[in-house]
Amino acid sequence: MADNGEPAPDEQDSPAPPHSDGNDQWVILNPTSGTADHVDEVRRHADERNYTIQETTHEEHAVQLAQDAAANDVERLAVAGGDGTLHEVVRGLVEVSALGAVTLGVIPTGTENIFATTIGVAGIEEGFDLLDHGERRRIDVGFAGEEPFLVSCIAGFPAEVSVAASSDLKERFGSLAFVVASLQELTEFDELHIELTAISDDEETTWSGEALCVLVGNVLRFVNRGGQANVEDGLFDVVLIEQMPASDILAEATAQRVFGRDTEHVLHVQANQLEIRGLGSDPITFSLDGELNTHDELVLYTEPRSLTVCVGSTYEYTHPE
Ligand SMILES: Nc1ncnc2c1ncn2[C@@H]1O[C@H](COP(=O)(O)OP(=O)(O)OP(=O)(O)O)[C@@H](O)[C@H]1O
Repeated sequence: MADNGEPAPDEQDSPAPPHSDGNDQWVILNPTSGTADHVDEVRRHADERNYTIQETTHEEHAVQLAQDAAANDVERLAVAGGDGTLHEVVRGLVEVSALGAVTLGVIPTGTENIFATTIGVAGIEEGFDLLDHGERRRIDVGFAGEEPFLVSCIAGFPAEVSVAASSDLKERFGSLAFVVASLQELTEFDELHIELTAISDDEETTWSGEALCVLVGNVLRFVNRGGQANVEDGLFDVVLIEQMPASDILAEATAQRVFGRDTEHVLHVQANQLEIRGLGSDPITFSLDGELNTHDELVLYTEPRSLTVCVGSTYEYTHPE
């Protein structure tokens, strides 16, 4: 909550409209996300609260449904799915310049639900309750070129490696757990040959060389114990992990985890703009909230506090200046 205990200027008290006819509140429902056993429960809550239900029938359908919601002046937009569905909805809204037109509510029914978990939304009913009575916050949205992302942009690991390493690994190695996990999973791995420029208001950091990966967190912080980043400061949390022997990775992961200190091969900066340029012959694979793209170079920036979302009680922010 606010560090000075005062309500933020954009904090809205918005109880449910008493008799919504359902036209102004929709739920976009991905019936296939997660274990795919959530449809009845989501429909029940949506019917009780008079939401119009829009069920996806194929991949990328949520992009179109989000645009339909904007065209129909929907004010409350619930998204029942995981991070992929959410990513599609935000992409759809951006494509029709409607990011600022809706209040987004997350109904976590995906596999990992990293975004929902990070902003403190734990279950289906809670997601709907927060839309009715919860706190609204305007959060930063990340952009990689033209494409928005909420959680993270990761360069350097192939598709099969998930950001969400097993909880056991996370417990042991903290933020770098997924690097450790990745290296255990991969038989073949091409490091990144890149130049990176990170720009913040008062500083510019340039790095070039061989890296294992670059992790750019919007809601997520990768260093130390990880967890939620400040999503209202207009800054990315950027971690570049240099190429190093596997044994050093374990040592550095442990040092970061146990002592919470910076280590030799891990560059950690905050930036509101980032340029990543490949110096090798192959394009770089980027994962935006789990969606894969390739680019030779990419500029990342934030649009500060451009999306209103319903957050849970564990969501933390520092009061904007
Ligand atoms: N009706 C559908 N049939 C098949 N695929 C769909 C359908 N609706 C959406 N999808 C696709 O389902 C994919 C996975 O969705 P999503 O990421 O939300 O769930 P998840 O992978 O279980 O969760 P998480 O990303 O949180 O781990 C998305 O890429 C989306 O395009």
